[in-house]
Amino acid sequence: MKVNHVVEGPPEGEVVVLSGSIGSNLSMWDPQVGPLISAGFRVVRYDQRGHGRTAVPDHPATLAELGGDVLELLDTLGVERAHVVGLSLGGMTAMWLGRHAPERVGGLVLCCTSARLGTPESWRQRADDARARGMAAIADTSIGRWFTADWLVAHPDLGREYHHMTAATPAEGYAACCHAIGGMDLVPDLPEITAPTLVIAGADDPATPPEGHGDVLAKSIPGARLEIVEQAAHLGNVERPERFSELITTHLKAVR
Ligand SMILES: O=C(O)CCC(=O)CC(=O)O
Repeated sequence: MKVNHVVEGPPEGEVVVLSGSIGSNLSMWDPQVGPLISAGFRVVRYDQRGHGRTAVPDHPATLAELGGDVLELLDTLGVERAHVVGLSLGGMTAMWLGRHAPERVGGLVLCCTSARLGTPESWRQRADDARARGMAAIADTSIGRWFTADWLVAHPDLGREYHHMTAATPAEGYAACCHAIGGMDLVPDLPEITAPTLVIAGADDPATPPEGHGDVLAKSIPGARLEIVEQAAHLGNVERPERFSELITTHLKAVR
């Protein structure tokens, strides 16, 4: 799979891969690129398969395939080892990499994510909705999980931009990644992850709340630490950009 990506930052910097959520594209990481480059990192961000400018697969995706896309991208770029920062589906991809390709992973930052989310049936239903009702309807619902109501009132233009991001995602690409989440159970893998890991959860995240999601990761991954960010829903890196960037860069500077 040819993965659409952008590389920015000093060529000699340690590489940080940014992996995004379902219904997003690589621009969801705009707030973190400047701070990471200022901290000396080389930033690689990419579109998940079926999202943004990465092609829609002809079959339902698995987490192993999403992780494999990152490994292939690192091979293409000639990068042996990278830090991986992922949010939601991106965090799941990051955990898969930490478990199955530990030699390729430096530090991990797992944002607003989970080791087991919903049921296969609930994700099948979401995929069916995407196909039947269209992506604008999916965006109408997900925007209320991505951001708090107060933030949406204060940032109407950004709210529209992120709504458009999901609405513009191909329904089949979205459905393919619903299958990856529905088929995922990373719980048994967590104790096997050896990368130094920071878990960040949004206090107001209705999709992957700290309780039962971020706290499980932090308890089960050896040595992991949990930070809960106030006034942040699911796309906490956009709603609280300075705090997320500070936590991410501080962790990655400490482990490099
Ligand atoms: O964002 C993800 O990758 C999964 C969680 C989710 O579906 C949140 C949403 O878009 O409503």
